[in-house]
Amino acid sequence: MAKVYYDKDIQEEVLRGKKIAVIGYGSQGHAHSMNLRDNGFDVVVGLRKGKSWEQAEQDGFDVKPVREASEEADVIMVLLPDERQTQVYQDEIEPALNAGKALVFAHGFNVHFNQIVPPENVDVFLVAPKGPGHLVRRTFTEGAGVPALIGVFQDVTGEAKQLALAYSKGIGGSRAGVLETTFQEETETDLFGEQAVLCGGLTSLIKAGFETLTEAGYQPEVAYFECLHEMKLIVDLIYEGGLANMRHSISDTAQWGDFTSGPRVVNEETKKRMAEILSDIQTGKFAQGWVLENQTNRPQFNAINEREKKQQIEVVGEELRELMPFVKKQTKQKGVGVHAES
Ligand SMILES: NC(=O)C1=CN([C@@H]2O[C@H](COP(=O)(O)OP(=O)(O)OC[C@H]3O[C@@H](n4cnc5c(N)ncnc54)[C@H](OP(=O)(O)O)[C@@H]3O)[C@@H](O)[C@H]2O)C=CC1
Ligand SMILES: CC[C@](O)(C(C)=O)C(=O)O
Ligand SMILES: [Mg+2]
Ligand SMILES: [Mg+2]
Repeated sequence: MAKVYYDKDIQEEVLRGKKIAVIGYGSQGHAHSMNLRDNGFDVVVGLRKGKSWEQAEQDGFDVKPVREASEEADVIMVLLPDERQTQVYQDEIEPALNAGKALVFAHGFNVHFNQIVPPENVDVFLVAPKGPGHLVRRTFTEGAGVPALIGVFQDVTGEAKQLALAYSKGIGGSRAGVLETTFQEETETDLFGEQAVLCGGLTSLIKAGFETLTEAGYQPEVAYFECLHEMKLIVDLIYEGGLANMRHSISDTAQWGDFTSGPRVVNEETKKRMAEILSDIQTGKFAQGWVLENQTNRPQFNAINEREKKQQIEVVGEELRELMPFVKKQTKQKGVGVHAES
């Protein structure tokens, strides 16, 4: 089994006394800043003037323009949206990269696909939480954590790996487990996971189930409970004890249907499509398309996003969740309030 690092395996002293600039205060940014501060680390938040700036100040942080924060920091964690990183890096971070500093990412996209080429005299590593930023914060406040991957791209100080481990402990990652990887492995597996399984695969599965039921004349509310709401309850059981734990809790009728019908939906054909998706990621085709989409102001992204918000499953879900006060919307849309504490 691969080496998994936990709190007890990590000496965080290597990061103590160093100033950490967290650049960006969105999903990951607010979580890293707050968790590191709660663990006694010295954090400055780097931003442009705007909503996040106001929020970070309201949360009690020392907030500075990206260039200034980067200049005064020893460790610079880049938590801007991937598609914005290259420009901000070139204009404001790179000029502040004195020899011996550490440049850190939570996802390897820009370094792996050569959008950002760091100078040779700085440490470059990643600390990539395997979960959404809001959960990085929420689980931390509950005494738990989200697992993380670390990877060293460049080690000029001889301390890069120790710094990565210390940072991962600072954000609560090593409460759950930290694995060592490379920028290539993190980038390719993360993109594959979010596209084929966690986000793309899951939303497509939920929508296809909901549409199959409503198109056959069943009530949308019933279809919503069946295909979306119950998904979390089922996944919680899998999360807690694997597939067998979920199968232990469901009826034998459901388990028989699981065994016999599941592979009719997700099968060898699906795996072929998954392999194509993985290949597009590995060859850089996906990355090229995403970079181009952003260079042309996201015509497809915006059109699909608007269409998706109007889907019946979203409309009926909003109504039903209003009637379930225990289903709290803890992670608001990006922008103001994005950092609501749970
Ligand atoms: N979201 C997640 O849970 C995960 C993300 N990651 C990685 O973490 C990194 C950050 O992603 P994520 O947290 O989703 O990002 P967000 O989209 O949530 O970050 C937005 C933040 O960046 C700021 N920002 C945007 N443009 C600029 C700019 N030009 N100058 C200064 N600040 C700017 C925004 O400020 P403003 O309010 O001014 O717009 C806001 O604070 C990415 O590399 C991503 O792949 C890794 C694991 C999971
Ligand atoms: C699953 C999506 C993710 O990779 C994540 C939260 O881990 C992301 O890029 O946001
Ligand atoms: Mg991910
Ligand atoms: Mg990702």
